[in-house]
Amino acid sequence: MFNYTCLNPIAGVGLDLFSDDYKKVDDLAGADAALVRSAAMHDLDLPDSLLAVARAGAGVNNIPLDKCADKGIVVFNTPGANANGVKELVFAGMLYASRDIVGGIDWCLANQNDDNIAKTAEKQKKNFAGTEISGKKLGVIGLGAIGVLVANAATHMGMEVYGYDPYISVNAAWNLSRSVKHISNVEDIYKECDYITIHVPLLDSTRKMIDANAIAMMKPTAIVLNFARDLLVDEEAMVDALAAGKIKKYVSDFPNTTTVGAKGCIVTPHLGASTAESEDNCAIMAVREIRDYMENGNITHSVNYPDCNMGACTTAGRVAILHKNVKGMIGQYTTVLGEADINVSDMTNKAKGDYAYALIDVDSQITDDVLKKLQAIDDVLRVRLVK
Ligand SMILES: NC(=O)C1=CN([C@@H]2O[C@H](COP(=O)(O)OP(=O)(O)OC[C@H]3O[C@@H](n4cnc5c(N)ncnc54)[C@H](O)[C@@H]3O)[C@@H](O)[C@H]2O)C=CC1
Ligand SMILES: O=C(O)C(=O)COP(=O)(O)O
Repeated sequence: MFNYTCLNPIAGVGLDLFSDDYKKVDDLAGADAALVRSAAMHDLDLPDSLLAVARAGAGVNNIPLDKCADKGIVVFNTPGANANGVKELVFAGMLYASRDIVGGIDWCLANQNDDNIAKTAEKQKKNFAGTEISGKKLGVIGLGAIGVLVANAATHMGMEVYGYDPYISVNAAWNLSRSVKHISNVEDIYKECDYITIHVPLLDSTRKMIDANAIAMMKPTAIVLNFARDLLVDEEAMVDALAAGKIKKYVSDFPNTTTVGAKGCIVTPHLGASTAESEDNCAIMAVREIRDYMENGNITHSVNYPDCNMGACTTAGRVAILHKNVKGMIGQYTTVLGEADINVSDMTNKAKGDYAYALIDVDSQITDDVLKKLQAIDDVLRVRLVK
């Protein structure tokens, strides 16, 4: 029996995939698994019971990844599951920034009691006119799940698309339209594009990536879209540039006191992934990842441990060991098992950065004593008897 908790509301179609062996609990304390969206986990006490956290979404900057790894907690996310939801809102953002759609709607509401509104509107509409996106240059920074969808769709909207991602995955590169122009110096995007959209994760290396220097290179007509994270942009510099007319608009999905209400800012309340489809996709993927990890020890789409899959265990037992990525670990495990007269029938060990994971299938029952000996080995973070 496993206990799971939801730190944010998670779509029922996903939670329904938990079998009767899973019980939903209210508190993190005592939970084996946690599902989360954007709730901040950095200051939470992580109980010893917690084996896995699944972020039903992409960004994991709300989760203390290293702290989790050190405690033997595997953190998952759901790559691509909400990408289309974000892509569609990016286009809405481009259109809102190009034509005064909001101003026009507000005008209609303000004039709803005017019996002559149809006629007045024809006179007033010039105040809300704008420009088209077709034929304009779009720079996409970050060509992952979302960036590729945005870039490809923009080519179909008649845009000239520039793409920048020095770490692009092979899969993303395969999916990218060949009409997208490969940019190797991001400054070319800042200098030349009419629309600039950023789709990178928030990391130490990307924090304030769009800084005052980058903004200073942009055209006075440039429109910047940020559906990734507010901290990727030096928003003080952005607001100053907008006020001085040095760029045209900043569209952000992350409200804060710097941008909301500032001249030239169009801000939405983190709506990118808030569609029924994205919420369902994320919840389904997150629950599947948790179940496979709990029941089989398999790891898929982890952000702090390596992916590792040995299918379902068909032997007498399976032990899972989360450990530091240092030499000599496997030899110590097989020595402990050998001394206990336990034969290893299959095993795998995978590493990712400072952390590693071993799955070991054995031909006879593993006793508590053997588990204790494995746990006592230096640099072992967690030992779990999966079967
Ligand atoms: N507004 C919203 O509701 C949502 C926001 N997001 C945000 O969007 C981000 C991206 O999401 P996905 O595309 O799904 O992630 P992803 O992991 O598929 O793609 C991220 C891409 O950024 C690239 N990248 C990393 N550092 C870079 C750098 N310095 N310069 C250029 N490219 C760089 C990576 O190589 C990767 O291709 C998430 O990390 C999250 O912060 C994601 C989903 C919903
Ligand atoms: O997946 C992401 O990174 C998001 O920003 C979406 O966040 P949410 O699940 O809507 O709280």
